[in-house]
Amino acid sequence: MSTLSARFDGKVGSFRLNMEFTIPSRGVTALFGPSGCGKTTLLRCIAGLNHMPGAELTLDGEVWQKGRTFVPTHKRPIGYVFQEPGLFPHLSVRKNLTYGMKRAGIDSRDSEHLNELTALMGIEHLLERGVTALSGGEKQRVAIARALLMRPRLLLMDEPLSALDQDNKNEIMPYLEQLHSQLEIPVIYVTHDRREVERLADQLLLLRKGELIAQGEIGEILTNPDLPFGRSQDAVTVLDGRVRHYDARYGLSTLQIDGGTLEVPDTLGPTGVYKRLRIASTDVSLALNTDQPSTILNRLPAVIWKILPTDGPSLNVLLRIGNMGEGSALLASVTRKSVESMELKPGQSVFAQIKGASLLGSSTTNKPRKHQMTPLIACE
Ligand SMILES: Nc1ncnc2c1ncn2[C@@H]1O[C@H](COP(=O)(O)OP(=O)(O)OP(=O)(O)O)[C@@H](O)[C@H]1O
Repeated sequence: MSTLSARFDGKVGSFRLNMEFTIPSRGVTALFGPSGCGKTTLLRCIAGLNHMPGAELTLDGEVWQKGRTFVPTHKRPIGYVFQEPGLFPHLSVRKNLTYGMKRAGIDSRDSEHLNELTALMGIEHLLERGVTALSGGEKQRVAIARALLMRPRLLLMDEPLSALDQDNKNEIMPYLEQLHSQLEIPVIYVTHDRREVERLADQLLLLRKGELIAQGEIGEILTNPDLPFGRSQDAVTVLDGRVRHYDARYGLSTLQIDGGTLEVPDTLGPTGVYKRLRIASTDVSLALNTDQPSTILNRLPAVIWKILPTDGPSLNVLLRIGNMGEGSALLASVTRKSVESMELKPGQSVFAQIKGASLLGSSTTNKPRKHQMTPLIACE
């Protein structure tokens, strides 16, 4: 299992990068931040395409850069997927795939490996086609398979969806969603699209002006009261839930989340797997009791942790699910008038009424790591 540790403190041209981080041995780590914050520069430094003197980089203890050591790009076991797929237009899909294998000294007759990856990316039926006849999404799936055929120990993806239209993005997304559960290597995924982060990332590195301003599990970062996500009018909570039960009569799956259970409309799927849920803060309302019947299925006990101003007219109430607030964080968008009339305050027990919890995509996610609990202490 390979863990990437990096320390970059220096300049690439006139642009300064200053950050230190470690990313876990598997799962998708998104590099997220506004245009020009240094995402691509960082990725290129990790790949060895940019050489920043003084930087340190190791993969699973193997030094790629430190002091005088600088392992050149072609000797780093990485797969790199760019915005443009960069396939050879005169070759078939199969030849595009095996060409790279041969160059890397990998036996291109290793059909088992080829079959595995073409199945993972859903391109088996395209192997004999010329690449010019493929859709943008299909081309990018070929490019990902080509990168993985090299048996990389680290996969770098630089905005792989940015050149695609919405239809092609929708088509490729389920294949990308498999990456965190199927690959046993770390994936670093550059994007400035929050929806991609919500669907694909396990961890997030948040960049601004060449610096790392936050790092953590996706669920934690999106609800962190000190970061812009949690204070946004269109804030979102992402939860990974374990499927416990499927009720065929109503077409509802019961998912176990940290601190409670949720029922969501879903198709029949295996129990025990983890699925990712997206809950918009505007789909969560608060009640002081559950005396009245409601059409809202999901009414969970929760404790108010903080009440946050937003960039809009409403407030975001940051909750912890569970009678004692022992579960996951959840954001609810509430008007100032309701906060005043219900006298909502930190530490108070409430019920979170979740109107819409949508499953993100079709695939399963990794078992989430238990979030570090922040105690319910003196809140503002
Ligand atoms: N070789 C270089 N020499 C000088 N400046 C550079 C070099 N490469 C990148 N830059 C500058 O560094 C900054 C960071 O660029 P970078 O492409 O890494 O940002 P980004 O976050 O990936 O942006 P985007 O989301 O728009 O792709 C920019 O101001 C860019 O102009």
